[in-house]
Amino acid sequence: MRRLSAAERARIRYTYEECKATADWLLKQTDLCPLVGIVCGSGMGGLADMLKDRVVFNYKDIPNFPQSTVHGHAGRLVFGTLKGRACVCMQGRFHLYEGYSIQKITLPMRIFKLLGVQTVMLTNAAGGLNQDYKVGDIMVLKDHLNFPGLAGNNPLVGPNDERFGVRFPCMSDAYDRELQQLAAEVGQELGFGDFLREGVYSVLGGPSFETIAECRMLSILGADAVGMSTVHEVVVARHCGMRVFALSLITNRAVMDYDSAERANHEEVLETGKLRAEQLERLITAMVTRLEHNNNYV
Ligand SMILES: O=P(O)(O)O[C@@H]1C[C@H](O)[C@@H](CO)O1
Ligand code: HPA
Repeated sequence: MRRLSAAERARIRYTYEECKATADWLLKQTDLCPLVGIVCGSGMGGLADMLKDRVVFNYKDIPNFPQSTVHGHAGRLVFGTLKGRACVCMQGRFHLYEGYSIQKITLPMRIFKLLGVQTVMLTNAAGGLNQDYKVGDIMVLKDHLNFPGLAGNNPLVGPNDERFGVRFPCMSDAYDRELQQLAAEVGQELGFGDFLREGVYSVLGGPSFETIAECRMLSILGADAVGMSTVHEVVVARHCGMRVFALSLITNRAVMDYDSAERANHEEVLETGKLRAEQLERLITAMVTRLEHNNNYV
């Protein structure tokens, strides 16, 4: 096991050269040049198992990579093919509440970019705020509310390296509209119309789940779902010019009512992930296959 020094653990950000060294280290050990990068949300790590011809790296062995500390996030980077298309999949992501800097939890997006990834597909588990949503619904993200970012904790804070992207990236087109459309088309074809939604994801720092007043506030502000990830990755992925598609699996209903006996808990989140695993796999696989057939999508 790679031992991290205290100084290495405390590192906030990595330079372009260090990111490049990590990407080159990975590329030296696989013949695959992935165009698609996938991130598995809580309890959705099974998505990585759909890849064929796999080359698997434990995060602890990858230079500069943080390590997963959350149950339901295995901590492996999996290269492989999906219907013949080379992909790389994070079987486990990093969250702010794990104590890493926001720059560190988003480092994998820069590694994706330097590996040659053009399209990032992010998944997460989220609480449903929209009263029409049911547990098990899949929400395609059309926008986000970035609460840590609004409070100054944005992964792009600090010196900007133009080799990654511009100082002031636009976020009004963060979620690729063609990919949202593709998800809707593929979802209809697969018969997922009844549980496929489109909405706004709000990110909070966690790890405590939200209070009732917080959920009511988020709903009033226009959020359809609440979670603790994804948005930081989206900001960094867009900064370095990758196309972004993201979806939330609604694993629980946010508690909005003082009379409710419901209590958010991580076990329910992981269980719902398992229940929808197969449909998620089919949706992502079909989308990736369609990317392959239409050059406009990559
Ligand atoms: O990685 P994601 O966003 O899927 O994980 C969610 C948010 C928390 O990490 C956890 C709460 O159960 O699931
Ligand atoms: N709140 C925040 N994050 C979550 C939730 C939730 O209700 N469910 C899954 N991740």
